[in-house]
Amino acid sequence: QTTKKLATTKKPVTTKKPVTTKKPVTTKKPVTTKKPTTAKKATTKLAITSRISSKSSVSSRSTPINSNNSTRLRLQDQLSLGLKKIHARNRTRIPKFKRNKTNLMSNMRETTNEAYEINEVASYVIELVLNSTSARLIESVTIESQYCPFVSLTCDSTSKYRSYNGTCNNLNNPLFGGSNTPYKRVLTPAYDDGFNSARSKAVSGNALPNPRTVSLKVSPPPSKPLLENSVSQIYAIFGQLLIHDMSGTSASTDSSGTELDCPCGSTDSNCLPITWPSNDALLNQTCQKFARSSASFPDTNCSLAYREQLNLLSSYIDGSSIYGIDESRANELRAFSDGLLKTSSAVTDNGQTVTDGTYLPLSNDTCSSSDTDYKCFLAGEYRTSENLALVSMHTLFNREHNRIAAILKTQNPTWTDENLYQESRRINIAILQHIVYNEWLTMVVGNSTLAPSLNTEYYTGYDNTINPALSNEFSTAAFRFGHSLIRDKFSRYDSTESQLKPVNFTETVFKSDYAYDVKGQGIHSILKGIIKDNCWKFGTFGLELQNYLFAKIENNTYSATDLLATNIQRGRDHGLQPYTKYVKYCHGIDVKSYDDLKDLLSSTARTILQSVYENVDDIDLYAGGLLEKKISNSTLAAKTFGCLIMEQFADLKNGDRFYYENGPTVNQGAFTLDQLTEIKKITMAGLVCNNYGLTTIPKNVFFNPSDTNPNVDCSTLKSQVDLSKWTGIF
Ligand code: HEM
Ligand SMILES: [Ca+2]
Repeated sequence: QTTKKLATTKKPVTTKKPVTTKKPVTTKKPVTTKKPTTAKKATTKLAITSRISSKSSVSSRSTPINSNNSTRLRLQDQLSLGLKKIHARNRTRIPKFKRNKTNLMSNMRETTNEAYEINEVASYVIELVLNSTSARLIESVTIESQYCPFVSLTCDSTSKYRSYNGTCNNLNNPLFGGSNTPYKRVLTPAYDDGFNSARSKAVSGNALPNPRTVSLKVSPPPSKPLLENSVSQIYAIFGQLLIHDMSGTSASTDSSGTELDCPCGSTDSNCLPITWPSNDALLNQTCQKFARSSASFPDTNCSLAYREQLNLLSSYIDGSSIYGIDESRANELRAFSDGLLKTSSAVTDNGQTVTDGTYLPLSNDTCSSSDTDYKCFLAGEYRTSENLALVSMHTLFNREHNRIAAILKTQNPTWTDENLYQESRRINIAILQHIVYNEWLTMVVGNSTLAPSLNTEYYTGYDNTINPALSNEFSTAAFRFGHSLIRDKFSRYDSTESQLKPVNFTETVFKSDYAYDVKGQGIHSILKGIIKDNCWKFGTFGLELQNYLFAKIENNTYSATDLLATNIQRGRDHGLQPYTKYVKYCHGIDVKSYDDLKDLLSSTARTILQSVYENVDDIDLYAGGLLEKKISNSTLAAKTFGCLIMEQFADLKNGDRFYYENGPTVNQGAFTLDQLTEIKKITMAGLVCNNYGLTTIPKNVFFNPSDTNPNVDCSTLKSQVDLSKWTGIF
């Protein structure tokens, strides 16, 4: 029954809500991301209704209404004065961390100047609300909109190309899906105080179980590798590239823009370090540092229903991971000649050439564990060098861009660098979207409702009322399903297909050394490995991500990250509702007891959860979702994650004016039907063959070869997209 109820077309409650204060759209004006210099007139009411109606600690603050007008005015003055000060400081502050964007941080969380400012303003208002003696009075004051730190934009509705940061995609709501905007919610948050503080309490009022304890119960260390039957590791790594195109949550930082350190015992309200169980045999540390994500308003009008988190990236699948999330990074990656992207030449420290193909350009950061000086790779996104398999995916799209640009150049000798770059970018993004919707996504839940039509026709589903922002639940829980698919070791193969020594996953984390191992041509050997290797089994974590991630020795003390525990703690930090609420939302099941979950969770899974959570309504979304039965043997996620994921991808398709299948009535830069027909011929296997020197490849590269998925000759896939359809258009 539950299968039928998996409503992939159901929209999250927040999806269709248009923003209340529309920003004017003036056509034909150039896109500007500058803040308006004049103060906006409108003011925004503090909307704290959900906090007031929340059952929790609000009552302690909601003292009888003091309708004394002068008290209200004092509060309004206090608010305005505080915001004015922050505003003035930010206008004059030389941003400390307009850090040289080539300086990649060797960790996974970042912030930007914009996000920093939003956090400052939101945190100030949150403090004021928390310290207020009367919730009702707070309700009656307003944030003057010149102090609301979200940009206001005018858009060029005729622009043929996407902006880099995703703004102006939606012409009615130019900030929809743009970088530095808040996540949306499927369900209102379950913060302890209904407003700001992390979810930390069980139904009984006791503390929720320790995230590390939950982690080890949900996924006990396996004695041997647990692998998927037929899905290859490249499937998961492509998923990592994809999420790095859509989601990057801003972290709480110090004033230099560095993520808060948050050691054990930290009393900073933005720290939630995880105290480590004392008898942990695998990872012997006292705690895992943990900084809360930075604070935002839940919408770009600065209404303050609750603390929301902020997405630093454009949520659209728009190649932001390839091209950069803003114009300055985009320009840094361009060669400014013949439409090409910069590359590096894959030469070792001692001058040996690793491979004929090009590598990504290099950043200034060192990505090496030894005495070599290998640098991190540079692409559109700050986590590019997170692991070398991910680097191989970035390299794929960097090479594809340059391959397309070179062909377009020979066909169109008069095109400028800009023409060549933008057209190649547009085609490359379309290829990315086609692979996502045609091949990759259908495998998550085994359902092709969002797959593109392969006929010669345009898509007609664009709906400008959809907010394509990512849901917090998607980013913080459901799409992290991919973490469980990562292996402990990457196999590697040389050009004669002989196996080289496999590498432990964490040996490739922010380390480039193996990219310069001449044997097997560096990154090529890893790419071949992730095609041949199977994914780790959905629902279980490998030792590496659960115990050794980002391991380091600091002050003579070893510490590392358990990514499963992190995901649990992040869900609490963001105030995600417990698992059962999403079971109700997705499948309509009213969960009163563990038995009510039997369609979704095996009896073993229920026993595990029961052994760690006091009450069925305590279960964290990530823990419950990860333990669910898979939908089928050949799919990769289970029903509740699947429901949240499919809803998100529906919004990203239907709410993207530049979605590659859209026709000229939706955006003036649409592909012609001839061009679209060509793009729809691409497969991930063809893309890999075009850009890496392979001889054969499984027809569907995301699955292992089999009778129904034979190995095919790469030469037969190489000209899938006939670029001669792109001639003479300028
Ligand atoms: C290949 C190894 C991977 C590593 C080492 C890794 C590591 C991480 C880390 C450290 C975070 C931040 C966690 C936090 O502090 O909240 C994160 C976030 C995330 N990861 Fe991964 N990840 C990997 C692969 C994947 C894959 C394959 C997927 C999905 C298919 C995925 C999906 C996500 C999502 C959705 C987030 C949240 C993004 C954000 O909020 O910025 N990751 N990952
Ligand atoms: Ca994006």
